[in-house]
Amino acid sequence: MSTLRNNLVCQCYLTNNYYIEIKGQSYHITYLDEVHLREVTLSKLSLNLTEEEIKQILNELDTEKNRRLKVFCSSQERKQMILDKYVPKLIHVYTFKESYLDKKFLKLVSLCKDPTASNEDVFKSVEVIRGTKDMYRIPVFTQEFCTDLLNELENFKLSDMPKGRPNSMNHYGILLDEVGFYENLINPLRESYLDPVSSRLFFDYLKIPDKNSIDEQESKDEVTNSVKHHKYYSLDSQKAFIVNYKVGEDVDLAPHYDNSEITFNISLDGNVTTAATKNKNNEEIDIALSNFENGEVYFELKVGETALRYISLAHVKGSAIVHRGSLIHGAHPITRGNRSNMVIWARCSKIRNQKCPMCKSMPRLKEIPGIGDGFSI
Ligand SMILES: O=C(O)CCC(=O)C(=O)O
Ligand SMILES: [Fe+2]
Repeated sequence: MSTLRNNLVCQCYLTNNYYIEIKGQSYHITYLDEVHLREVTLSKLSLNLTEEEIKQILNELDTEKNRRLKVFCSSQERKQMILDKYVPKLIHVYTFKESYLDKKFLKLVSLCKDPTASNEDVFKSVEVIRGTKDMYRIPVFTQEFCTDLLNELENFKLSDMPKGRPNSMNHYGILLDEVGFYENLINPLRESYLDPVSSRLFFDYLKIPDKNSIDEQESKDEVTNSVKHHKYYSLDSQKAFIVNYKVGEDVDLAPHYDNSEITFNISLDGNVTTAATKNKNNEEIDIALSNFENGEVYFELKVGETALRYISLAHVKGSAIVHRGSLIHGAHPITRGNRSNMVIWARCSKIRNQKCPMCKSMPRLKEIPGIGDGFSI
């Protein structure tokens, strides 16, 4: 039986998916070396760049390459330092409790774990995003938990602790592993709640095919204990982080796909709260209270073979937009305020062992001194 190894990445990590902006346009490119950049990548883009502009691009790519080379060691060092020195303000948010979860979510989880419930029963009880077959909006956290978590994250941000970046497009997020959220919060949430729900909502994608040659014992091991009515590949690890957008800092996110099989993008401060107030005639009116304006997440969906369609979704506090990581998506700019989301890139080692989600090929595995990308051998 293969086991999850915490320290494996695909070698494409060092060469693929470099995010750069050239003349106001964003690109994800492969960076091997200067010659390849000049002769292959830039010549394909036909951008008519000056020598100075090319030097500037090379400089940015080398900085990012160096960050990637060092990132695993530095992440472990930061985690240790935070563990030793950081004083949390709200310690309870680090330990999972069911009371953090929205009652509707708890009901959904029970339904998903119920062997007598059909997949149709499950689909009837969730919001499927209009015009899609497998994108959902699901309430996950209570409003109180979101507020407490944001409060604690703000305390961390204001501290003098070292901070890593979730990825090269994002400068102000927080890596939840480094701050100590995995062991008692994110892991139990994924294992006992997100995994059984995904096994139903992404049934076709995660199910173990009948003709699969895996022997009986191995397939038993891959099924979580919680759902016994059908066999599926479980989500056995994650990369979880906070994204933050603010006018004057990062305001949007360029189109990309995730290094995940299934992504849970949970809003911690979306546009839902209303408050009663009085207008100038002393009449009670409801106003929407929101931390930010605009900033929807958008998705590029294929229609037929070639046509594309875009959908934009507003974030709702406590609710997750749940989607396949391979979908191209991004975030529209916010025009006022501040928005924070918890993003969980849930990973399924059995699926990614066959095809790395970043280079879309058989992974070329490499050991690293730190937390890897959810492969197993
Ligand atoms: O901000 C959002 O809603 C999207 C975040 C996202 O796609 C990501 O971090 O991978
Ligand atoms: Fe994403």
